[in-house]
This record gives sequence, C-alpha cells and structure tokens, in this order.
Amino acid sequence: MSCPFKSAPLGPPSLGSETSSLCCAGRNSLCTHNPRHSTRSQVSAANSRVCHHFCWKVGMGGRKMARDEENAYGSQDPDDQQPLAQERRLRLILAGRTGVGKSATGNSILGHRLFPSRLAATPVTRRCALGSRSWAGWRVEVTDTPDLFTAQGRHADPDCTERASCYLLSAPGPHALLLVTQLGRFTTQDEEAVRGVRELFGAGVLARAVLVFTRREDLEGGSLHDYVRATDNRALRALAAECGGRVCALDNRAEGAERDAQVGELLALVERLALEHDGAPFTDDVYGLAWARRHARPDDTLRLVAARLAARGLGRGWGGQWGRGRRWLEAARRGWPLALLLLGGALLFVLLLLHRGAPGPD
Ligand SMILES: Nc1nc2c(ncn2[C@@H]2O[C@H](COP(=O)(O)OP(=O)(O)OP(=O)(O)O)[C@@H](O)[C@H]2O)c(=O)[nH]1
Repeated sequence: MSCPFKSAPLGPPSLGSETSSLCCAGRNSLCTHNPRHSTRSQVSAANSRVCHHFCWKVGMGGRKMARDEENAYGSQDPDDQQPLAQERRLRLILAGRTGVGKSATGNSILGHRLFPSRLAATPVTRRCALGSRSWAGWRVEVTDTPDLFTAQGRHADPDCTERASCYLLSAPGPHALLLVTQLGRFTTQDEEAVRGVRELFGAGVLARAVLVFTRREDLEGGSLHDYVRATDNRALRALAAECGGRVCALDNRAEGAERDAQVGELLALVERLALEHDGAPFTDDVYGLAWARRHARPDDTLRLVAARLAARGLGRGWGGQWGRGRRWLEAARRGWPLALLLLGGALLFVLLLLHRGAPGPD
C-alpha cells in the first residue's frame, strides 16, 4: 500500500538494520509515519498532517499483535512487514521546554539528522513528528514534540489538536517519556513543562520518565549522578527522585562511536524500564480511546481525542475555563480544614474576649 500523496518514488530503499525515518515533520517530509512507507513514497507538499493520519489509519489495520510488538503503525501490507516483523517496539516521547535540545536528542537517538534542530529565539518545532530506527532487536519509535507543556505552548494549542496528535503518534502508549532538560539550567520553565506533562498524561507517567540532560560535554568527564546529588536545585533533585533516579546525559554534538555509546546508554535504560513493565506501554483513557478507534477515520479520531483532552480542562475556552474552575474548587476543597481551624480559633478568641469583658459575680 503506498501513500495517497505520493508524488514521486524515492530512490533506493532506505530500510536497513540501522535506518531511521521521519513522519510529518513538515511539508515535503517523507511519508514514513509508518517507517516502511519511506522506501516507496513521498508526501506531496499539500498536507503532512493528513498524511500522517492516513498512515496512522493504514497502520492500524487488522493484524493482532503480540504485546511487545503492538504499534499503531503496523502495516497490512505483507511486503512491508518483511524486514521488521520480528522487531519489538520501544516507543519514546520527547518532552520539555522549548530550546532544551529535544529534537537534537531525537536525532542522536535515531543516529541521523531528522528533526529540525537549531539555536533560535523562537520555537523551532511546530508539530509533533515521528522517527524510527532499529536498535538491538527493537524498533525504536521517537515522537518529537513542540512546546506542548508550558502555558505558552498550551496557548498555541487552544483546541488540543497538537496534543491529540502526540497521542495518536505514540499510540497505544509510550514505553518511556524522555524529559529533556539542559545540564546546569533547570529553570522554572522546566518545572512548568514537567507540570504540563503531569497535567496531560497524569502524574503516573513519571514512573515511565527518564530525565535526559543535554550538553553532557559540560560535565567535563564528571559523574552525572554526582551532579544530580550535589545540585542545590531542590526541584531538580526532587524530579530525579520522582523519575526513580533514571537520569542520562547526551552530548548531541558528538558523532560516530561516541554518540553511539551515549545513545546505547540511554536506550539500555529505556529497555530496562520497558522490561520492568513486561514490555507493556504506559497507557490512559485517552490512549484507550485512540487505540479503540484504530480502524475509524483518523481525522475523526483526532477530533474525538482532542475533544476528550479539552473536556479534561486542557484547552482554552469553555474547557479551559472549566478546568480552571475545577482546579479552584479542588483547591478550595483542600483548603477547607484550614479554614475551619482558623474560624474555630477566631470564635474561641472572641469568646475569650467576651468572657474577660463580662462583669464578675459581685
Ligand atoms: N553544545 C550542545 N548543544 C546542544 C546539545 N543539544 C542541543 N543543542 C543545541 O541546542 C539548540 C536547540 O536544540 P533543539 O534540538 O532545536 O531544541 P528543541 O528543544 O527541540 O527546541 P524547539 O524545537 O524550539 O522546542 C541547538 O542549537 C542544538 O544544537 C548538546 O548536547 N550540546
């Protein structure tokens, strides 16, 4: 099955044991939402979003998959399944504030410059995108994200479509969430991004998180664990603890064997994490919805998933107002015991005053 937006066949097939591919990072990107499509098809400049949803749909078809190879993008095309049928899946999501090196980290993992990554004053990544590669018998699928997690990012996604896209690209759920931050610069914006991650996926997702530091070169050979232990940034220490101590550092400027060794370290950590959960991915009701609708029209599913997220109070407008209202009510509910205590104290104080002011029996 080839991509409906095919404009010209690509050159020689690019699949191999260490290949990588990109889906829908932008116009004219390869139609490799399903990595296997990359060998034969190319997206027209028309609409990469539609393409990745199409690929998502064709990828859902039919075959019942074993737990460790389940994936939203498995193909019905028997030809397509040849080289990859035996590979188990490791799905990763890159998350973090803008500019920390998420895309560069994705490129290091894929061993190939696939996601746009550069120094810029404004966000470079605007859409979620998927790339994949083979590694040690696994098909590693990496979802790169724009800023979806800070207030500014959420503001740019008022109807939750981009966050829904992240869900669809990583369905039926990630095996690991890579929380990317910069060595030496864990800022309040990073904290905000972590809060956003919790808000989107639920606090339980941190049980699947790996804290990935970019700019490993700044360690100058020192130990990352020592750095995290010794930092006076309490929020960072707390986050590392919440992530179960799973921390890793990458120098995304490294190349060749040095890069492979660093990426090997990270993927070994991810592999261990996946195996600790018997290969089952993180999931929630939204992934459940996306997965249950894997045979339905992808655009409809995207809309439904976005609506589900908005109903949770993650969007702007009514959903956002509701979410803010709900949070306010929850805060008020949590504050009740304290308010009662204060009221009781004030009442006691007034009674005492009255008692002291009252004339004695004589
Ligand atoms: N020296 C060094 N630079 C890095 C490293 N990782 C990323 N960078 C640089 O940091 C800058 C931002 O990286 P990106 O990958 O675009 O960051 P991002 O988080 O994807 O940014 P947005 O797409 O804007 O959200 C680029 O200039 C990268 O080359 C690293 O490990 N070492």
